[in-house]
Amino acid sequence: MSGEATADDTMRITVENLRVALAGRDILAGVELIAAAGEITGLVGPNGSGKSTLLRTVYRHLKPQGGRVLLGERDLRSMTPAAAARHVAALPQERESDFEFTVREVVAMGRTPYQKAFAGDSAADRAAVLIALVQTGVEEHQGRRFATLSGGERQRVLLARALAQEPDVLVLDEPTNHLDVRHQVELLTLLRAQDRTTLIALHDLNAAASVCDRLHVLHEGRVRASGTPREVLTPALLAEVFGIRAAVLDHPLTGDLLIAVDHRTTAAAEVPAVESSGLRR
Ligand SMILES: Nc1ncnc2c1ncn2[C@@H]1O[C@H](COP(=O)(O)OP(=O)(O)OP(=O)(O)O)[C@@H](O)[C@H]1O
Repeated sequence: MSGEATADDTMRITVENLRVALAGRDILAGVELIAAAGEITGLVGPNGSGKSTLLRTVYRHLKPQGGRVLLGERDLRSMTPAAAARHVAALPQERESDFEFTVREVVAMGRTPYQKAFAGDSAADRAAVLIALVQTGVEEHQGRRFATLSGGERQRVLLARALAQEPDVLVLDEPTNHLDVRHQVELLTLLRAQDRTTLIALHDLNAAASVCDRLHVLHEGRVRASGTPREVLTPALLAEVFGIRAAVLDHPLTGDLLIAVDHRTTAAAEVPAVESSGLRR
């Protein structure tokens, strides 16, 4: 074997013993996971379990107090920002994009890691931007100001920017937020069709079960379970981690795992409820 890295090496993300503290409190502790090359790896977990914190550490917005994030064999923090951005693109939950820019300009920002200062757009840049605009279905909006778009349209533009970056690894924090059901399905279909390593946080467990090759369940800053959706999303785990009652079925159309949540009773509510506060209807 030569010492040269294979494509798979540069497409795999390994999170090693990660510890992140914010405001003096450990938010993540001892987190270990792998996002394998070309697979879709999902993060699920209740509010505040640390999903965004983990993703922000992977795309280098946060510096860990301990542990490492490796791209292949290389610590991502040892790379320059531009070099890291040529490999890893993010769709963050919070959007800091400048609302004064047009859609096309926002998407074109994805090309910055490839451009020399003052060099302007190359033909490759223009092609990548156009492909991303078309893939995400926002081509028709390209002349509009980002600020004038709906929440769902903005979300798709930010995905287009990440795709225009032509990364090996896509890091997506709740990318289906604000999207209507059809656009959710289209986005997940687009992700499946990409030959990229994808690390994605999702609240919708059925979407996660359908699109993810592997899932990691975060609970209170630790990985509580890892495996295929079928291995991980059991009624017992859903009760323990999410506090919900759910039946786990096979989807009649796709054969995917289908989680039928009891929207009337939480798992905790099965034990005797706290005494009435005396409030009357
Ligand atoms: N800048 C910060 N300073 C202090 N605490 C923070 C900061 N950012 C996040 N936290 C805390 O870290 C914990 C994990 O937050 P995080 O956003 O990673 O969770 P999450 O799993 O993505 O949640 P959600 O599902 O609600 O998006 C929460 O308790 C949150 O309040």
